[in-house]
Amino acid sequence: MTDSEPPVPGPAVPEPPGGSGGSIPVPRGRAALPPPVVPARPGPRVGWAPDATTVPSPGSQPPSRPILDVAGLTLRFGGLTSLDDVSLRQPRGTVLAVIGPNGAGKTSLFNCLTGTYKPRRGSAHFWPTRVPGVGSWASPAGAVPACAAPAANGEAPGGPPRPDEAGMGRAATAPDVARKPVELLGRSAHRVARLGIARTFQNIRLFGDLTALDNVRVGVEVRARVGAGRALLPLPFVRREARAVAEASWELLEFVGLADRAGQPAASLPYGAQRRLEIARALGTRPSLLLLDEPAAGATAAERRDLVELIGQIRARGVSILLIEHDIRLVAAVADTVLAMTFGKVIATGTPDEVRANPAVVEAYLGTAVTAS
Ligand SMILES: Nc1ncnc2c1ncn2[C@@H]1O[C@H](COP(=O)(O)OP(=O)(O)OP(=O)(O)O)[C@@H](O)[C@H]1O
Repeated sequence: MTDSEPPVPGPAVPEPPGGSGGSIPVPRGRAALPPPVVPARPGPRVGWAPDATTVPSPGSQPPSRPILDVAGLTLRFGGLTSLDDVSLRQPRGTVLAVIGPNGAGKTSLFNCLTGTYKPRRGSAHFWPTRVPGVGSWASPAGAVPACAAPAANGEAPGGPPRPDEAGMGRAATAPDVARKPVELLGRSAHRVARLGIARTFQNIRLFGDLTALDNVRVGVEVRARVGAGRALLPLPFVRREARAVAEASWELLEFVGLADRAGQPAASLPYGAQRRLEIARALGTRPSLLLLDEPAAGATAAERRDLVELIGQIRARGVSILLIEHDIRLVAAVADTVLAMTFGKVIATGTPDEVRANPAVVEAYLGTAVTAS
């Protein structure tokens, strides 16, 4: 018997059929599909190209107001305590890495924050950014545009914040961060996504039969204000919305370096490309907080280098990142702060070097993973 509620099925974006926890479903016994029809890229384009020169190094920005404040999070499954009084505070615009051996509780933490698990105790306060529907995800959803330095007090530049979720759909010309936080715990996965939190999964979950472009479109449409019914109406604002969705989807594919694969079924892409596509789909929901669950799992050395660069570019657009990762070198390259867990407890928090040198952390890893230089 468990004293937590059963997991709520479904991530922030719709899951592929049978996609829970597995890799991409490959159609069996089916004749070869005709090549997917990829709509022409609309123009003019919204976007911008990734620019490595805008990528700040971890820790290069002054500490800012928090985006996430978790206190006393406790999750139990019957006699097993998966999370034991876990607390953390993440400044806005930073990368916080969660490390720990298998079974430490890292994914359980993500599942609590995103509405999949219902913890027994604790709180998780999140300061949303008002996001104006579909559009370029780079700004203003990301709180701090790449070219704008945060104010001395850490405030994102922009107008007065609105804590209410209802106000999130209104147009804004500048980042607009809530003064008061909202409680994440107890919200459904869909509501958490609407607040501006997106995630990827340890086991890739893409729509394998859909093209790369359509996978991203699924994420972008989470923000669309035109519902499925009205989408068929030949109204000007419906056409504008459809165009904005297409533009944002192309922009994201380009951002993750997959624009030339837009028309390919997701299942046909190499593993590293699938991971990037999953990140693009998550970014399509225009999150201000992105949760990445072991994004480097199974990646080659070259893909890991690309991932370090991509995470830096996402961070440079003002998106805060909560990262679960076993590759301590990757963590050291991207994270401002590291939180180490074992057996559901936080055992250390600090810079990558501080945590790597912490005796409790070294013991938890039996002196192997974290001492690798
Ligand atoms: N739905 C569930 N039902 C029962 N036990 C669960 C459930 N989810 C997680 N657990 C247990 O909670 C503990 C923490 O699991 P979790 O997946 O959060 O660890 P983790 O640190 O993410 O591990 P890994 O690095 O292997 O993914 C484990 O003992 C796991 O078996």
